[in-house]
Amino acid sequence: MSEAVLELKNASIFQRESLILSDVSVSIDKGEFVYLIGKTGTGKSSFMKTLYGDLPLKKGEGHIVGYDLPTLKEKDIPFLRRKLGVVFQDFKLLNDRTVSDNLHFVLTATGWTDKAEMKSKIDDVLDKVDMKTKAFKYPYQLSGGEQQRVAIARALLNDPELILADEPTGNLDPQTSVEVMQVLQEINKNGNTILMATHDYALLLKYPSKTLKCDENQIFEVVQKTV
Ligand SMILES: Nc1ncnc2c1ncn2[C@@H]1O[C@H](COP(=O)(O)OP(=O)(O)OP(=O)(O)O)[C@@H](O)[C@H]1O
Repeated sequence: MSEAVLELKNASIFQRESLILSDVSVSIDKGEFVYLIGKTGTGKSSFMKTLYGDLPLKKGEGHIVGYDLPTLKEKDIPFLRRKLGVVFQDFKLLNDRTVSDNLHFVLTATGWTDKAEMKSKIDDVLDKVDMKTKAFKYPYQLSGGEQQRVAIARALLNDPELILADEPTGNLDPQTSVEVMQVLQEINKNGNTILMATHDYALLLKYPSKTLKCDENQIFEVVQKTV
């Protein structure tokens, strides 16, 4: 039995009326780490946005973590997003609250009520990204790499079936990118499935894995060269 957490068949990705990608047929199985590469403007973000319900899937088939994308309703989107962990290039942390309160905010917004369980979950995800000692800090008191690790912790809060990371190292220097990548690799080893859009070929070479490429309005799997 297939354990696909994501499967698209002959899907088209649109930005309003513009066709960005066509005939997209890809699948990602539970436990995989998959890169999405491609030059700027080839549609990586549009693809990601379609997966988390920010753009509608108007043509073709698509299933993600148990949701059918073509028939996805506005009211389903918050529930879909609970089963996905989304990580952005610009972290998107709330600057007026501490790391701990950023995470608490998401738990409250997604229906958690038990204070002890919330505290234990926050400790657990911060531990996974090695940020437990900085829970009391505000985002502006942290480096970019630390902020991204908090954003990854936030993505883990609801035990997502798939993590979508859109250029998570795009704002980080090479050394910090490697550190954030190590966190993502560790999370993947512990069972999380990850799709990561990136421009960073150095990371691909250092951590080879299944790679999808956007080019000329298509997405296809590429075989990585070993040299
Ligand atoms: N909100 C929008 N409305 C209309 N067209 C858009 C919109 N956002 C992006 N596009 C177009 O869609 C195409 C794909 O853009 P997209 O952002 O998905 O590419 P990308 O591969 O993620 O690029 P980058 O690596 O620069 O982030 C581009 O031609 C872009 O101009």
